Amino acid sequence: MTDTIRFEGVSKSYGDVVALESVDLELRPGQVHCLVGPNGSGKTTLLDLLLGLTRPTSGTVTVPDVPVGCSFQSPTFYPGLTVAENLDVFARLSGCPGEDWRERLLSVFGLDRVADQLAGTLSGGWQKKLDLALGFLKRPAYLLLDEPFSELDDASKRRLLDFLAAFCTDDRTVLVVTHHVGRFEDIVDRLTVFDGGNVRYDGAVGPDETAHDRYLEVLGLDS
Ligand SMILES: Nc1ncnc2c1ncn2[C@@H]1O[C@H](COP(=O)(O)OP(=O)(O)OP(=O)(O)O)[C@@H](O)[C@H]1O
Repeated sequence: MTDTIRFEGVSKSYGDVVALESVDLELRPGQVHCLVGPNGSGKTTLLDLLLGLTRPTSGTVTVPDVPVGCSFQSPTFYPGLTVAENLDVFARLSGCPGEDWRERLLSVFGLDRVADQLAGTLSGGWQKKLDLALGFLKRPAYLLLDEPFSELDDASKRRLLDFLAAFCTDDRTVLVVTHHVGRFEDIVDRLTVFDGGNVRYDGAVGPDETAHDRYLEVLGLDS
């Protein structure tokens, strides 16, 4: 498949610290893919490599020429602009889809209620929602989300789950990096478990076992 993101034999070291070791992994179109693992297991390093923020020590990362969006732990926007102005500016900067999609994102994240408020004055949860909406703005083929639920209230989490599931039906992929895989149980298609810089498990999540149970089993935490 041409639109698959591939890590082939990828290792990454920072001095003496081996963050990733001979990682083979594919991110395929049309999936909600959860990436889990203990602290320091290499998840952020993988995201950095995917975005070209750092280079592998060895191996190859292949990212097709498709739009990639992201929303990470620290929200990124212009604090001195309103919510609506932020969406407008980011849309223009990336030559994004039209106004209908922007309106849809405002509505999905409930941001229409705070559209005229300066982004820097929003509460933490609203800042997170703005950052998520900006991640979706260019209708990316791949969307990378690091703990997308942090700061969100329960109703917002439910709406985001439904939106993610619908978003991925159109051959788009969402990679969710999380310590709380159980919260994505309803929508996850594929699970990858990292530990100590290695892929310990990578596979589809079937009907007989939850992603959370599989995660605990892989790490030997299920007894
Ligand atoms: N810039 C860096 N310089 C030195 N070591 C680094 C650097 N970035 C990451 N590391 C090390 O690489 C290893 C993997 O870190 P990484 O941040 O990828 O893990 P993680 O799975 O995202 O962890 P967490 O769940 O705590 O966010 C860790 O041992 C970390 O200390």
